[in-house]
Amino acid sequence: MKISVVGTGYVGLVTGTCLSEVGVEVTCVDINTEKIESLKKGIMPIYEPGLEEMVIRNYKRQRLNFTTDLGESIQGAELVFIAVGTPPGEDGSADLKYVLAVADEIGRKMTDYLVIVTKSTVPVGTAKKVKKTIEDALSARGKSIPFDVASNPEFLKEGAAIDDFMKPDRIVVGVESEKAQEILSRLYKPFTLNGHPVIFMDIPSAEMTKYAANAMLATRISFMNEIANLCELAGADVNMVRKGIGSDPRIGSKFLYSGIGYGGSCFPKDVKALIKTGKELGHELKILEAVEEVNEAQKEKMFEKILRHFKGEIQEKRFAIWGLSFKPNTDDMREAPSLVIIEKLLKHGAQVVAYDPVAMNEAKKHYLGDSIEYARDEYDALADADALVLVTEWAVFRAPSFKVIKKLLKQPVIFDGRNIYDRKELREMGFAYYGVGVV
Ligand SMILES: NC(=O)c1ccc[n+]([C@@H]2O[C@H](COP(=O)([O-])OP(=O)(O)OC[C@H]3O[C@@H](n4cnc5c(N)ncnc54)[C@H](O)[C@@H]3O)[C@@H](O)[C@H]2O)c1
Ligand SMILES: O=c1ccn([C@@H]2O[C@H](COP(=O)(O)OP(=O)(O)O[C@H]3O[C@H](CO)[C@@H](O)[C@H](O)[C@H]3O)[C@@H](O)[C@H]2O)c(=O)[nH]1
Repeated sequence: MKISVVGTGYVGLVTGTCLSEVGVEVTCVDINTEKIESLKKGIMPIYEPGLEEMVIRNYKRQRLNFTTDLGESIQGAELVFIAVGTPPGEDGSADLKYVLAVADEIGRKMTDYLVIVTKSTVPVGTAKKVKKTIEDALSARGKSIPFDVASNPEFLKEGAAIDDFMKPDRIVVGVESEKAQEILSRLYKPFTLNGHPVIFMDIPSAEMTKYAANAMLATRISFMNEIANLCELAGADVNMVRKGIGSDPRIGSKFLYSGIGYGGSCFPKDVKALIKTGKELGHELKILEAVEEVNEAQKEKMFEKILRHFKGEIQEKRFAIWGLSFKPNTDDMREAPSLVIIEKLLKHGAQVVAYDPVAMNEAKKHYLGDSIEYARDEYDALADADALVLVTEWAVFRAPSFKVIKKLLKQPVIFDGRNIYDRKELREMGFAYYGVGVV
């Protein structure tokens, strides 16, 4: 089977690579020439564990190709995925300009039947717009080539993308023709052999499923952050509460970790986009408005603890930040909570020195990137710092030598944004310790 994947970012590159791994002939397309040329040389545009080996292996086998020429990529293909970005517009709605530009190009270049599948996260009704855009482009050419549209939202998590794609819990596909369903069944058969289903449904339901999934997960996180804040006031320990409620199978133990607010390229933008869809349809999504509000406030909570500890006097104090990416195992800095903490520290005249195992290059591209120092390793960041602020729970930060930390810091103070340290042990060692949802 031959397919084309348009957009070679996190989703497009992982999708194309994993499909080529099971034997599909894949061409990945991007308008970014530099990205495509680098990929041909085996240089990855993103950090994603396991991706590089898989790309190189399948490129060598010629089952995975890279091009900037969309027209060439769809020659002889049965299916094309649209996997370009859908960033938030000014009003919070998903900006569809990249998706529709690709649809238009497909309409201008297709020569045979194709299933056009949106893999990007797009609001309900987008497949209809994609269909209309392709029809318009075909009619401008005076052509009538049959095609189907479908929706196949992606649920991979950054940092675990290969595993999530290769071993999906489920694959959601919205279709409106038997032919499209047959082609997508055939494409995904290798991923269903261990019992994980492809759930076929109508297209609007598939489009909505993606937003509902992310909104539900974001809601759990904001809910737990609220409970954590209450625990601090009530003298309870949110870690215990999490275990206590997570063992109820109706609740489940995943995505119940309180911290410094959710970030990344998906939850913040998708919650906003769903709120906007609600507004457009005359329905106020009150829960999601609260989810967002709680998240924004949560990103500032650790900074407030820092200010309180130093009695508001942080000017010229030096803070060591461990972790910059929005979560471990990725270099993605989009909506990273680290940026909020760093910005606040800098605004109050503090100095910041950061260490991240992977994301420092990405951080340097950010507008705050020049305003901070970067350390060689996690201990180097601590020299002469007044406190350690743990922001991203990378494995390398999980069991450090607290003796060394104590020696290096000017004052033994730890702000643990992810509750990964044992506060009792640290306090016994003489540290001032601040976590989330614990006193
Ligand atoms: N990042 C994730 O973890 C994730 C997971 C699930 C779903 N999604 C959704 O998938 C979509 C893509 O996200 P991403 O993080 O992969 O984005 P990304 O920004 O990493 O990649 C998008 C790519 O599309 C390319 N592109 C833009 N216009 C193009 C065009 N006309 N032709 C060819 N290429 C073009 C860009 O150059 C870029 O390389 C979004 O809708 C996102 O919400 C993302
Ligand atoms: O218990 C938890 C779990 C996560 N987070 C935070 O939530 C954010 C998102 O984490 P995660 O979901 O692991 O990463 P993403 O790569 O953004 O993946 C989400 O967004 C993707 C894009 O839509 C979806 O495909 C995935 O299913 C969905 O999990 C990060 O800031 C995490 O630190 C918490 O604070 N507490």
